Amino acid sequence: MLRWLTAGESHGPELIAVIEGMPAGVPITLDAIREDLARRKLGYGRGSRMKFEQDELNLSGGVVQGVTIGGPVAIRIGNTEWPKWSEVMSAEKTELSEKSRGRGAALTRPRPGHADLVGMQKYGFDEARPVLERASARETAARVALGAVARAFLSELGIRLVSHTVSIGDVVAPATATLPRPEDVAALDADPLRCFDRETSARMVAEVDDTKKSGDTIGGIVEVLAYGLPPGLGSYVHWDRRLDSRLAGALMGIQAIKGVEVGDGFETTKRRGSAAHDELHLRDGEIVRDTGRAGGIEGGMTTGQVLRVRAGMKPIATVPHALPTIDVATGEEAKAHHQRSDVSAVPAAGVVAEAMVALVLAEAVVEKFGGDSVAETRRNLEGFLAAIPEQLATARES
Ligand SMILES: Cc1cc2nc3c(=O)[nH]c(=O)nc-3n(C[C@H](O)[C@H](O)[C@H](O)COP(=O)(O)O)c2cc1C
Ligand SMILES: C=C(O[C@@H]1CC(C(=O)O)=C[C@@H](OP(=O)(O)O)[C@H]1O)C(=O)O
Repeated sequence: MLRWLTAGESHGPELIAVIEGMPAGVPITLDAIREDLARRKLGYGRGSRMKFEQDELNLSGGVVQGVTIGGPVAIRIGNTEWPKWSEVMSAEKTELSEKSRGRGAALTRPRPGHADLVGMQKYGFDEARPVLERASARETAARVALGAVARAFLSELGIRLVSHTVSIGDVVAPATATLPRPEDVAALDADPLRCFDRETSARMVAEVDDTKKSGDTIGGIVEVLAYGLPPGLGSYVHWDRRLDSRLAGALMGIQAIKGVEVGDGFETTKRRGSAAHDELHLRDGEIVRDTGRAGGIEGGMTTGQVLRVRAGMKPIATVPHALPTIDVATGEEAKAHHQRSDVSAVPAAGVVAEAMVALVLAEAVVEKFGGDSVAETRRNLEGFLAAIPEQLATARES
C-alpha cells in the first residue's frame, strides 16, 4: 500500500509532504526533486510570485545516502515569502504590528470560482484568508515533490512519464501521429507553454498576451503519457480498483481541473464501434494493437501500450478585471478581491498532472507486484511478464 499526505498553507512557513510504503533502494536526489519543482514554476502566463519565491527543499526522513530505506519519505518545502507573513500566519495568537496590518486585512469579497465563499460557509469563517491559504494551488509544489519520488521508483522499473500542453483556450495543438516521448521532455520544458508543436506554441503565447491585456485569465488542456507500463495494472473487478477511475479521481483532485479524458475520451463517443477500438492483430507471433484510441487502458487495466490521459483546467478564478461579488462584511454588491494572479497556469498544471499520474501508477505497481525493496518489485514484475503464456503475450510499449 502506498499512501501520501500534504500539509501547509500558501503563505505559511512551509509545505510538508509524506509518502509511506515506498520500497527500499529507490535512488532519490534532492536535485531530481528540485528539477521537478522548477518545472512546475515554468510556463508563460504565470504570475509574479513564481519569480520571487524559491522552493526551499529538505528531505527529513526515509532517504539515506541517496536511496530510500523503506520508511516514510518526509519532504519539507520552505516558503521563502514566510518572513513577510510570519505575523499574519503565525500559529500562535499574535498581535499584528503596523507593517502586517495591510497584509492581514480581512478578505470579505469572495472570488467567484475560488473556494472563498463556500469555504467560509463550511468552516465558519467571516473572511476568506483561512480558506484560500489551503485552497491555493501552492500545495501542488508538495504534490510535485511526492511525484518526483514516485517517478524515481517507476523509472527503476522502466516506466517513464511525459506531460505536455494540448490547448490554451481555443488554441489547440493539431492531432499528430507522433506523441512526445521521454527524450522530448527537455525540449517541452524549454517551450514557453510546454507545447510539442512550435507553431501552436507561438499562437498560445499570443493568446495569453491577449488575455492578459484584457485583464482576463485563461484555461486549457494538458496530456500525460506513460511509457513502459506492463499490462494488468488496475482491475475490472470493482469500481474503485479500476485504474481509469483512480487516474480520473487523482487528476480531478488538482485545483481547477474540471474534466478528465482517458485516451480519445469524448471523441470516441462520436465514432461507430468499428472505428472506436484498438483492433488486435498478430505480428511476428505477438499480439499487437496498431492504434491507441483507448489510451492504454481496457477494462480498467493497463494494456502495456502508452497510457494517455488528459485534464482540462478552467481559467484562473482571480480575474484581474475583478468579477462581481458581495462584500460579506457590508452585505453590498462589490468587486472580488484581487492583488495578483497567474493569467494561465496550464503548463504548471501539466507538471502537477504528471506527478498525480506517477503517484497513482506507483501505487498500482506496489499493489500488483509488492516488494519491500525495488529489487524485489522488479523481480516480481519480471516474473509476472515471463509467466504470461506465449499465445497471450503483447509488447510493452516503451
Ligand atoms: C498550478 C496552479 C496555479 C494556480 N494559480 C492560481 C492563481 O494564481 N490564482 C487563482 O485564483 N487560482 C489559481 N489556481 C486555481 C485555484 O487553485 C482554483 O481555481 C481553486 O482551487 C478553485 O478551483 P476548484 O473549484 O477547481 O477547486 C491555480 C491552480 C493550479 C493547478
Ligand atoms: C504560489 C503558487 O501558486 C499560487 C496559487 C494560487 C491559487 O489561488 O491557487 C494563487 C497565487 O498565489 P498568490 O495569491 O499568493 O499570488 C499563485 O501564485 C505556486 O504555485 O507556488
